[in-house]
Amino acid sequence: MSKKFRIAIAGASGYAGAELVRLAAAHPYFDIAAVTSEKSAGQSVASVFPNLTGVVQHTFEALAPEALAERADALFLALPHTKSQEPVALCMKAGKLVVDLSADYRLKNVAAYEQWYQTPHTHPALLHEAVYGLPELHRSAIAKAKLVASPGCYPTAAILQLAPLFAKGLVQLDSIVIDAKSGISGAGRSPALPYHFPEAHESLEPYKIGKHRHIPEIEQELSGIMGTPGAVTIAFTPHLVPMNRGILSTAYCKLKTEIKLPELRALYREFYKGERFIRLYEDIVPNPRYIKGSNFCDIGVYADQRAGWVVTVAAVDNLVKGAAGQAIQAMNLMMGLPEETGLTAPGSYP
Ligand SMILES: NC(=O)C1=CN([C@@H]2O[C@H](COP(=O)(O)OP(=O)(O)OC[C@H]3O[C@@H](n4cnc5c(N)ncnc54)[C@H](OP(=O)(O)O)[C@@H]3O)[C@@H](O)[C@H]2O)C=CC1
Ligand SMILES: CC(=O)N[C@@H](CCC(=O)OP(=O)(O)O)C(=O)O
Repeated sequence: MSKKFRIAIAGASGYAGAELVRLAAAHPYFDIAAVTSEKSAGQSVASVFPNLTGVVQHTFEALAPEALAERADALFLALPHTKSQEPVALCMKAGKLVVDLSADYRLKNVAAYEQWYQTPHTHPALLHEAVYGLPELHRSAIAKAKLVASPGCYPTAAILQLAPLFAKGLVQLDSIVIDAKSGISGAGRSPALPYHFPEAHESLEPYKIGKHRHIPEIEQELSGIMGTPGAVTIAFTPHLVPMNRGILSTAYCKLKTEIKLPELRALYREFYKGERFIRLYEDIVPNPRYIKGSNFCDIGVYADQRAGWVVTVAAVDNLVKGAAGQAIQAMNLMMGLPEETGLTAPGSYP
């Protein structure tokens, strides 16, 4: 039996952080050493998240990265974008394993980060140390990493649903359209007008068309799969849907040569052979209802043969495979644990 690792979760009062607490509490090799919140410092976790009553006894504390790092072997940071740069650097300096859930270390190109996030990067050298935390694509690098930048929720679905086609170089690069829908927890726990019940309920809102900050992340990874940085340009439209959690991503592309559907599906089966968290569908179409609360990414490959498009559909829970679950999957690898440790529960239904 492995030893237990002391873990700390910064930003544990947010949706991604609270999901980390929920999953970490049931992880056989994690001891939660500390959880942070600025606004709820001094309050018990259970008083903020009653679902965790009797599960964790911790009290939130304000984030002091160096002191936090002293008390933990490994840290998860679930802070807003741009707020993670410095805490990550301090935890790295303390020699700890770090999984950062923000976008601060995802983009390898510092100029791209500064352009899309409209803020300077104060630790650009660490961008090259950070491994993009998608285990299905970067497993061996994650296992050796000290710093993992956990992927965004939309990119998780989009990259995984397209990766097998890019790995074979099959896609016409001027034909990639990704149309994705997210539940509202994707926007975090801070209230704002678009997420107010009368605004979001019975609504379906496209936003940031062609301008979303996940565009460079998806393009970076799909280009990387091809081994040609900068090769891929996507058209990406996210939508806000009135669900608490879940992402459904539908991606369209044209292939350089016609490939029949059975052959395409065989290609996906081969690419994802043995992957614990990828489920491939044929007769059923992925739906966020099937993966709620689980670490699965469900993928289906279909073809609009009349019009000549390949259509792939992927579903993830934005807070699990899109955030906390994937972060734990990466941390398991970094700790030398079986990748699926603590993550095997199926979703709830309905
Ligand atoms: N929600 C999602 O579906 C996903 C989120 N992520 C990423 O995870 C991170 C967290 O997201 P999410 O949980 O949605 O966001 P929330 O807004 O729900 O939570 C943010 C957390 O960070 C804390 N925080 C805010 N500002 C600071 C600061 N300056 N210093 C220290 N702590 C701070 C908040 O504490 P408090 O307000 O209590 O003081 C809270 O605990 C983000 O980078 C996000 O992009 C990644 C994938 C999916
Ligand atoms: C619905 C919603 O607002 N979603 C967020 C993305 C969610 C997210 O998790 O962002 P990261 O994955 O980069 O951390 C958005 O569009 O900005």
